[in-house]
Amino acid sequence: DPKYTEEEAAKFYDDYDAQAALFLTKETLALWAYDSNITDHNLQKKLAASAETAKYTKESWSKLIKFPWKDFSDPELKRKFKLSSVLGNAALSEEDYNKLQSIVGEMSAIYSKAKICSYQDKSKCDLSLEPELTELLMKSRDPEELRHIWIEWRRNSGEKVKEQYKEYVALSNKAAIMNNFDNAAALWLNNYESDEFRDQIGELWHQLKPLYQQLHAYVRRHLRIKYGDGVVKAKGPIPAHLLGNMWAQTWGNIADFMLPYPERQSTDVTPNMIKQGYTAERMFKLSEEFFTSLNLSAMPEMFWDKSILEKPNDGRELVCHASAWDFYDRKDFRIKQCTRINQEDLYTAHHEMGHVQYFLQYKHQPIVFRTGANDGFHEAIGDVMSLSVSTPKHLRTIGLLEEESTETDKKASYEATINYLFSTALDKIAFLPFAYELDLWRWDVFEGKTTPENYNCHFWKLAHEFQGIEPPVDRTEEDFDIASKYHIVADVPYIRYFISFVIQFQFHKGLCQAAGQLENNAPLHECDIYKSATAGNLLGSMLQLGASKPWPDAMEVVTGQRKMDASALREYFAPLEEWLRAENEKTGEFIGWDKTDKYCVQ
Ligand SMILES: C=C(C[SeH])C(=O)N1CCC[C@H]1C(=O)O
Ligand SMILES: [Zn+2]
Repeated sequence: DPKYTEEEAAKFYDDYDAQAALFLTKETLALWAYDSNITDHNLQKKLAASAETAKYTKESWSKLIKFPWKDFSDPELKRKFKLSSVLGNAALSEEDYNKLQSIVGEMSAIYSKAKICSYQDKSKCDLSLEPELTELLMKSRDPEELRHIWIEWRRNSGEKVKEQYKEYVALSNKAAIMNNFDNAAALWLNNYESDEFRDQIGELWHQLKPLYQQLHAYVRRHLRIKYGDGVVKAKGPIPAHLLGNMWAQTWGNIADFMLPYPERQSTDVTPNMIKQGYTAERMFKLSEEFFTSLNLSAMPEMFWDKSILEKPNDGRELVCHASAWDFYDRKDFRIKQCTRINQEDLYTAHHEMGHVQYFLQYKHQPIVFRTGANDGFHEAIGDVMSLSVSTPKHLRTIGLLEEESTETDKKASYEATINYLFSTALDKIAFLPFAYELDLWRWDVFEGKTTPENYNCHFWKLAHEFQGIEPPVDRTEEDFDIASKYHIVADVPYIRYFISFVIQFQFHKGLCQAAGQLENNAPLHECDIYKSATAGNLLGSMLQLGASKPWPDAMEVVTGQRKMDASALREYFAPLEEWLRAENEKTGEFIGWDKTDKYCVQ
């Protein structure tokens, strides 16, 4: 081949990047059209657009890899070629690629369209996951109703996609091998650019498990008090349907009957949101104002015109799972969320706005760098904002929580703090084993350690080992419970959320320091970076990098650290951890869980 100069390589790459953007815009618009209106017609158009992009990407890739990019001296040009040298699923033949895309599209459609019959009224069979089943799991305290919903949702979602899932695994592995990886697990983990990454995740879980076990023991005690020994065993795993969430992944919705200090004011802002006539748009405007208070970007006008912030009531079927969208034209950015007026959705709105803020901050980058420093970064940004917004002090500032005279009374203030940390731990700590086990299962499946004959029982083995939960009824291999979760059917990796829930506390601590919120030993859990342009500018300088630098360089900008580290999370929850240990000691609670008496029949 002719000896290419780096200048020629740079020119070639810029032309490729500009052309790739046009294909990506077209594909993303077709994907949006399908996800916001699930019809066969829109599926065919999505598949056609994806095929075109894949074809162009593959053609360009075969030219890109001919450049001697490993010898380039310009680090940024070298990184552009390095990241672009991994083709991903587009490496498949057109036929296989189209097959994989249509399997994922159909599994997502089955999931998004699934409906079940009401527990009370067997003739009412139009209950969707959002909002009906989500709200029932949030509010119902009837274990039989919860059990019905738990079983019926799985029968109408996961169980229906088991055949397609096997083919999804085979095609995903075929693509990975064509990218010179051993299997899809290795391709997915390539995003983190570190061979020891899985070990680092395991070490983080090892550090955090004791705190999880303390929380688990306390929650199990109060579930046993509420539902009786017949439903919740003193030393057993917790029945999964009682935890306020369809997948038992966050437990914040059952805080109300187990607060450490019940006589203290609840920090659930849902009643005040409803009383003050909050709308979905106002929730997103509130989040936007938090970002602009940090001297970060407001949403472009087009965002408000084109986003879908409430479930349409025109009878169409759509993917309600919340998502943020970058259309790669540096102008069009959207959120699609079937928002309900409650606290959980207020923080989800902040989560999604964090994605859009990242899009806005790195929009000047070439396509290949318009993504998170690693996938965990993208999931963390919005949650970092919520760590400030959810403080009782901030909620009072924005009028979502009544003033309280705890400032003067030290005891009352301590009790209010423990309640706040407890509610936050029900979302942040309870989530960790769930987020870990989802990709532990998929890595085992991609690596062939778990075969279709024990897909379901392997999942329940992991859920028992890591979450200390059990199904409300015996399971079999006819069931396919893990696929009752969006990310499994939608081909979205999940370890990114485990990473996010650890690093978001590192980012929070770095920004709090920058905002001067940690002077005189002020506790991390009271920090609110609101209106700190210093903190915002620091965060912005990390976000603007996108993926143009390896993620340790990006992390170092905000935290001064180059590794994931659970210390900030432990520091944040330290007062609660101490309280839980003392409380479980006092009540003689058994820490951990013994085997389940629910069978998973192979
Ligand atoms: C809100 C989103 C869209 Se990226 C989401 O999927 N999340 C946010 C936190 C965990 C995970 C989930 O819902 O399972
Ligand atoms: Zn997200």
